[in-house]
Amino acid sequence: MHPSSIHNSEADAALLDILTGPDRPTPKTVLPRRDAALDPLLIAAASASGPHVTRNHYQHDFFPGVMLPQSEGSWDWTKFTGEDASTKSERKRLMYENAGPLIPTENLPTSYQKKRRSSLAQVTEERLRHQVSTQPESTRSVHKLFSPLEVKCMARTRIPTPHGPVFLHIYHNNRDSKEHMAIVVDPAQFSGPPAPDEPPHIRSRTLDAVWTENETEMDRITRGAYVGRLSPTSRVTSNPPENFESRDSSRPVREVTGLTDAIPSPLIRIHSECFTGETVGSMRCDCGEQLDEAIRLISQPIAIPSQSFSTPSKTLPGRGAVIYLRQEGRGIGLLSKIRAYNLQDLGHDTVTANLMLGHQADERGYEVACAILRDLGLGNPDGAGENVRVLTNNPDKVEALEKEGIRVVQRVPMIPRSWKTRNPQLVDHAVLAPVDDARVAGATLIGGGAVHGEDLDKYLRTKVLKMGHILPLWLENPEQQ
Ligand SMILES: Nc1nc2c(ncn2[C@@H]2O[C@H](COP(=O)(O)OP(=O)(O)OP(=O)(O)O)[C@@H](O)[C@H]2O)c(=O)[nH]1
Repeated sequence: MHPSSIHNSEADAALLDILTGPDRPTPKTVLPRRDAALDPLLIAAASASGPHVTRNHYQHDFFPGVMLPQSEGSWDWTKFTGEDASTKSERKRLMYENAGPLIPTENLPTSYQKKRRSSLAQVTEERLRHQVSTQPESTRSVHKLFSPLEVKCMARTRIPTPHGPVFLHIYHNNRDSKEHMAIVVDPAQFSGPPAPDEPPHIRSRTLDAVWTENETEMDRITRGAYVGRLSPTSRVTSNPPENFESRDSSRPVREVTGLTDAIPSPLIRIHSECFTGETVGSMRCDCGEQLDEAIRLISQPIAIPSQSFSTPSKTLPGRGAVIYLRQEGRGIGLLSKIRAYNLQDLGHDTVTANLMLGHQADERGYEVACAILRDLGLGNPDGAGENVRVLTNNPDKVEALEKEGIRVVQRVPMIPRSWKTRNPQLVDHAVLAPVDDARVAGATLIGGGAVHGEDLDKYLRTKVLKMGHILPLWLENPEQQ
C-alpha cells in the first residue's frame, strides 16, 4: 500500500498507528529515574539501625543508631552508667541536621578551592564555638570536640593469619566516628600469665576495665575481655587493670617487670587504610604488601642469647602491634585518591596530584594512634609502659609519634619485597628475615608475594625523592638516581 492512500479513512489512520508504533513519550510519560533522591538501600540500612550496621552506614549523618553507646564511637561513653530499662523508650535519636546544600569543593579549580576550604574551616570552628557557648551545660554535646582525646577498645577477638594468630581490637574515640583498629601480635597470651623474666602481655586497659556494675561474665567474654584462648570449654574473663581510675587512657598502670636489655622492645607499625592496595590488590602502591609484611615481621620469633653461663638462650614468640588507621589516601579519602590516580595517569606524581585537588601531600594525624598505643601499654612517655621499635620509612611518622610522647628506640625500615628479591644486598639480615621467607607471606592476600610494576616503581620513587622516605632507592638503571 502507498502511504498517501491510507490518509483517506479513520480506519486507515488507526492502522498506520499500529504499523508505526506508539507516539514518542512526552516529558510527562518519561519513566522516573532509577537513582531517585531517596536511595531505598540507604533507607533500609537506616531503619534497621543497630550494632550490626557497619561504619559505612553511620558515616551518613542521619543514621539513627548513632547516639547509642553500644553501636557508636562518638558518644561520650565515659558517662555511660548502664542502661535503665525504663528509659529505653525515651532514648534520644539523633536528629538529621540540614547543614545546607553540599558544597562540591572537589570540583572547583584549585585556587578557589583552597580559599573556600580555609574559610569553611573557619566558619565551622566559629559555629561550633558559638553552639557550645549558647547551649545549656546539660546539652553541650559538641564539647567533646574540645575535650582531651580518649579512646576505648570496644571489642577484641582472635584472628588466625598466615603468620600466626593476632588479636584484632576495634577502637572508638571521641574525635571521629571511625573504627580504628589495633592488630596485636602476642601469641604468648595463649600460654598463661608471663613469667617474671618475660615481657608483659599486650592488652588494652579500656577493654579489660569493668564497664558497668551490671556487666556479666558473658558480656565481658563477648567483647573480648578474656584471657588465654576462648573455646567451648574455656572462658576465663580478664581482671580489670590495677589503678584503672577515671578511664584516663594516658595514665600509667602497668608495671613492666622482668624486661632485660636482651629482650627487644615490641615492634609496631602505624598503618593507614588503603582500600585499593589492601582489598582490590592494586599495584599502584605497596600498601597491601606493607600490611602483610608488617604482621609477618612482628610475628617473627625473638631469639634471646644466653645472658650468663647459668641462663640458657631463649626464644620468645614475636610481639608487637599494627595500629590500623582509617585515613584512606593519606587522609584525603578514597574519592579524592581515585581522582588523584587519574591525574597520575596524566603524568603527575602522587604529591602533585594531591596538591592539584586542593589537598596537602599528606593530611594524616597520629594522635589517635598514640592514644591507642598508650591504651595497649606501648610507648608510654613516663616509663611505665614499654618503648617501641617502629616499622616505617617515613621520618614524619616517627617525629609525630615522638611529639605525642611515644618513646621510639629504633626505626626499622620497610624494604619493598620486590626490591629485596631483585637486590638481596638491600636486606639487612640483622633486622629483616631472608627474602625466601617473604615468598610464603601474603598467601591469602590478593596477588600476595612481591608486588612489582611500573606504577609502583614511580610511586616508590616519589616517596623517596619528594616525601623524604628513608629508602635506598633501587632502580633498574642506577644512573637514574
Ligand atoms: N593521596 C594518595 N594516597 C595514596 C596513594 N597511594 C597510596 N596512598 C595512601 O597512602 C597511605 C600509605 O602511606 P604511604 O605514604 O605509602 O606510607 P607511609 O605510611 O607514610 O610510610 P611507611 O610507614 O614508610 O609505609 C594509605 O592511606 C594509602 O591509601 C596515592 O597515590 N595518593
